[in-house]
Amino acid sequence: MSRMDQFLAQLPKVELHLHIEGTLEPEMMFALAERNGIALPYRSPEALREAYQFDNLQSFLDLYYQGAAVLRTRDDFYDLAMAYFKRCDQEQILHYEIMFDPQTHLNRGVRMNTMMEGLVGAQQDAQRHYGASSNLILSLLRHLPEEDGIAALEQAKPWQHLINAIGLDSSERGNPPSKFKRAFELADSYGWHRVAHAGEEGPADYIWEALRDLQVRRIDHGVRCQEDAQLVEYLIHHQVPLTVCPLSNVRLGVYNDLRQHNLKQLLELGLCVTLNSDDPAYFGGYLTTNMLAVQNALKLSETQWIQLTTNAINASFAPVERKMALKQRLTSAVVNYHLGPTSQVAGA
Ligand code: HPA
Ligand SMILES: [Zn+2]
Repeated sequence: MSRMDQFLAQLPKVELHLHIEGTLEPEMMFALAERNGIALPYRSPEALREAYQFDNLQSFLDLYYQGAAVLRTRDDFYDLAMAYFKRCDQEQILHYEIMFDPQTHLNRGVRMNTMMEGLVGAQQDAQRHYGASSNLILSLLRHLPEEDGIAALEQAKPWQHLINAIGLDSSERGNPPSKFKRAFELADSYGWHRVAHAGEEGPADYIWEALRDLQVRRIDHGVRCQEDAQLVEYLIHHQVPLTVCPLSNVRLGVYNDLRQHNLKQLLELGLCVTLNSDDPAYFGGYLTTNMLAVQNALKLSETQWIQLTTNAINASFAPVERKMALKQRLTSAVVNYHLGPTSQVAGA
């Protein structure tokens, strides 16, 4: 490991764009399929992993929704989330905001209570065991009608205090943000924040729409913003956070190669860029792996890495005291790293 890689491994981290269904590793998919008596159309976890060759977003989504069908019980959701939280502890990810897609599960007979009990139970245990903080983002599937999304929101009403934000994901092209104006207004009445995927495969116009019609606080992905100079100006001026997911973009063909990715450019233009893993079980790695791959391809400075993490802390929906504590953890970790192992500053 190079010195820079060691620096990245030990750096305190925050993750803001993570689909919990996208952390379902093939081994766990097989274990849950067996536990629930479900047959999978693959011989082994290895055979499944070999099928993860995607041409675009839709070819990924087809496998991703198929895989999520093994999730049935409270314990399935708990075990899924807990495996990711444990991983976060190993990677110094101290705060995470995880999306889940209730419609994927409701539409095959899994109840909202089942999902929520599993996810919230795991969040509470992660806080207790690891001292980590987390938020839940209920994400609507944009390929389905708005009414279906509104029905899911109505089922989530009893849980509204344990959910932090509404999101929007799935097939972007042909499903513009404006389709979900009423659903986002309902989420607003629950007191939730608003985020949406936009400008991943879809055009820069969808980013404008998400800002204007859905009043989002963050844009998930957003890398296609550079197709509109005025939009870039707006994003810089208002410091709208972008949750960028480099390995996801390469795996889904948004960029052919990580060296062509615009993450560093966007950062240097002054946008509030954050780095995230999206669906790590499908795209070749968790947050640290994304960071190491970006470092290898784009060579960021230590200051730029600290900026990315600071951006993520600022862009998070954590309470202000937690944000201050996270910034302190970041500062002490950087200082300690430079002082070396013999003279540690307290709090790191
Ligand atoms: O990157 C994504 N884009 C859209 N929908 C998704 N659902 C999981 N990951 C994604
Ligand atoms: Zn995503």
